[in-house]
Amino acid sequence: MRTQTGVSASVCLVELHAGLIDSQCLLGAHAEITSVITLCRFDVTHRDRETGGAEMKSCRAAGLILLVALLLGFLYWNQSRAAADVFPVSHEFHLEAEHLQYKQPSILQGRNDVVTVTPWLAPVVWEGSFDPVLLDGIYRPKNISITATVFAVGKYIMFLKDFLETAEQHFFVGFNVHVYVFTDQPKEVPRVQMAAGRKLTVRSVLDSQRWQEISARRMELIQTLIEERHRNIMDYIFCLDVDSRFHGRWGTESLGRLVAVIHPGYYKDPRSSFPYERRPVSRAYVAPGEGDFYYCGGAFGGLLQEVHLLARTCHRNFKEDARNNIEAAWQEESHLNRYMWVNKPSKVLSPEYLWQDFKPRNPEVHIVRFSGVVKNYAKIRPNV
Ligand SMILES: CC(=O)N[C@H]1[C@@H](OP(=O)(O)OP(=O)(O)OC[C@H]2O[C@@H](n3ccc(=O)[nH]c3=O)[C@H](O)[C@@H]2O)O[C@H](CO)[C@H](O)[C@@H]1O
Ligand SMILES: [Mn+2]
Repeated sequence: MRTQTGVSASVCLVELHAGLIDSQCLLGAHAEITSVITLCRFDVTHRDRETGGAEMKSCRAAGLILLVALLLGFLYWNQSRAAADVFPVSHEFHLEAEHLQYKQPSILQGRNDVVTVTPWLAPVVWEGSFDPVLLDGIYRPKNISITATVFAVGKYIMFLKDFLETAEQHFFVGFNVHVYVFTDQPKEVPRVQMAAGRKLTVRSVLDSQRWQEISARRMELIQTLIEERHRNIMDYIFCLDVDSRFHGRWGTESLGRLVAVIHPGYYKDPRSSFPYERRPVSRAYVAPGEGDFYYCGGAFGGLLQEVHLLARTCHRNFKEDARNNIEAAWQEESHLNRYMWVNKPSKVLSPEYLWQDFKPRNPEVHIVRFSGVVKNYAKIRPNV
């Protein structure tokens, strides 16, 4: 009986540490430990009668008290550690300066030509829907770091210079940024002057005969990258297409647990015409009448552990499809769309965050922050 009690108390603690249960369970664990103490006490008195030794009695009692004290000490230590994980100190809300000046917020005035919140109450970020001064003031004291991944394999290396140079001008300016470049030509990576707090790491990857594979393999490499890094709860990552340039601010307003970008080509269309994977046999399948938005494969992000889960899931599903001889219509973009349908993003970025240079700007798009360059697919891809 003692063993059962001990086990369920520690299972409870393990779950709490993993953030799976609430404080009720911890109270339960306390109650169970208390019953362990009671049982110990019972054992001491029971054995006393058998031996009759007063010395033995006090010795055993002291031993048991020590054991219980150790147990309680461990419980307390584990509890505070678990609590620290659930509510990390760095999550406390405080402004950079106590007297930060910014425009008074209003719930009556704002953008009225676009929707700025999803039906599951995630913000949709449009220019004019946020205050950059306020947001930077909130995030700067947290000392966050932002990782960006970009793949430049084969001829796509030609896009890297512009990507990196414009990122210096617009992507999380003034924050800690770590860009990971994955390429098959490390020597061709251009030297770009980076500001203090920003760095670049080059990783070698193999080229491939198929662009679909290069594109889809990104999920696996992103998964591995996150596994190798220290998983700090306050670290964010964005995974971006290289054939693009920054044109305007992309900063703290884009931060969230799980972040998706609405594709510029489909945001006015009915969901029935979204290019989701429509074959039920694929793990990327989205049924008719389902799906919220059509999201880009060229930009997504969020907290490290959330993006890790996303990349791992998309990679697994992609491999499972391959075993069944099927490749989703838009490779990892299809898997990403399936994932975001099931796991709603906590923040959605408007098409300002991934426009396409060949598209004229629509009136609701007040600023283009990041945009895909015009490219000749036949010339740059290894296959058609
Ligand atoms: C803007 C946007 O949402 N783009 C997505 C879209 O087409 P895209 O036409 O934008 O795909 P793409 O040709 O840019 O390929 C995606 C990315 O893979 C890398 N790459 C690709 C080929 C190659 O030979 N070398 C190389 O490095 C590179 O980082 C590139 O940016 O659909 C693709 C489906 O697979 C991806 O989901 C893209 O992210
Ligand atoms: Mn692209």
